[in-house]
Amino acid sequence: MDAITPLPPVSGLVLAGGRGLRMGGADKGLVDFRGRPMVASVLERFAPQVAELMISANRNLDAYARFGHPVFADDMADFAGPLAGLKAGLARARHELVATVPCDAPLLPPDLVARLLAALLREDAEIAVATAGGRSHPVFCLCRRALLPALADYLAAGGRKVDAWQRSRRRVEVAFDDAAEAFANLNSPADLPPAG
Ligand SMILES: Nc1nc2c(ncn2[C@@H]2O[C@H](COP(=O)(O)OP(=O)(O)OP(=O)(O)O)[C@@H](O)[C@H]2O)c(=O)[nH]1
Ligand SMILES: [Mg+2]
Repeated sequence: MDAITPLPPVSGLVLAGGRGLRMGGADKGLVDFRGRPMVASVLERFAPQVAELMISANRNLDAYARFGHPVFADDMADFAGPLAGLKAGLARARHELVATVPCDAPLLPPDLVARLLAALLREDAEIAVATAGGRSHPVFCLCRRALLPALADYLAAGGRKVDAWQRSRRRVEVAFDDAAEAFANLNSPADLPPAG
């Protein structure tokens, strides 16, 4: 029988700091999805998977704070992208491992963190990233808090691309081909289910 090793706790970061341009400039996490702000569905699915929750937002911080978790803005100007949110999250996380999800994927896999964590530990990787159907989903990732200085350097040098930064690190892919629809994200009004 295998020895049982306790799993390390994971901090959860919901990335909700984007411009939402394809959604007409709306704050996507607060857009209605099945009668509630979209981020409510994301938090509900993500909360049981992590030991703490944080929300990265750049607008309407008070509205996000009503969900009862710490909310903070990027410490970089002008919507530098998801990596700016990750940088702020790594700086605040209580635990050594940080999982991220976007605020606009309300069907995210209920076993996302467990599977990313198993792969990261098995491969001794720095980052675990979800893939489905041959596509990577870089904002669904688990990464080590110790990457903060390297990420800060990448951003300071003008780097913005999540996938490119992750590929520059020791990275493992985790296939969710059985759950590809769970990564559906709602970018524009046409992606939203009809109201009612
Ligand atoms: N903290 C933070 N999060 C961001 C930033 N840009 C995007 N995000 C988040 O990263 C995730 C993926 O980004 P997108 O799906 O492109 O969302 P978006 O940038 O708001 O939408 P578009 O403007 O239409 O591209 C979403 O959850 C965004 O909220 C940013 O500058 N800072
Ligand atoms: Mg964007």
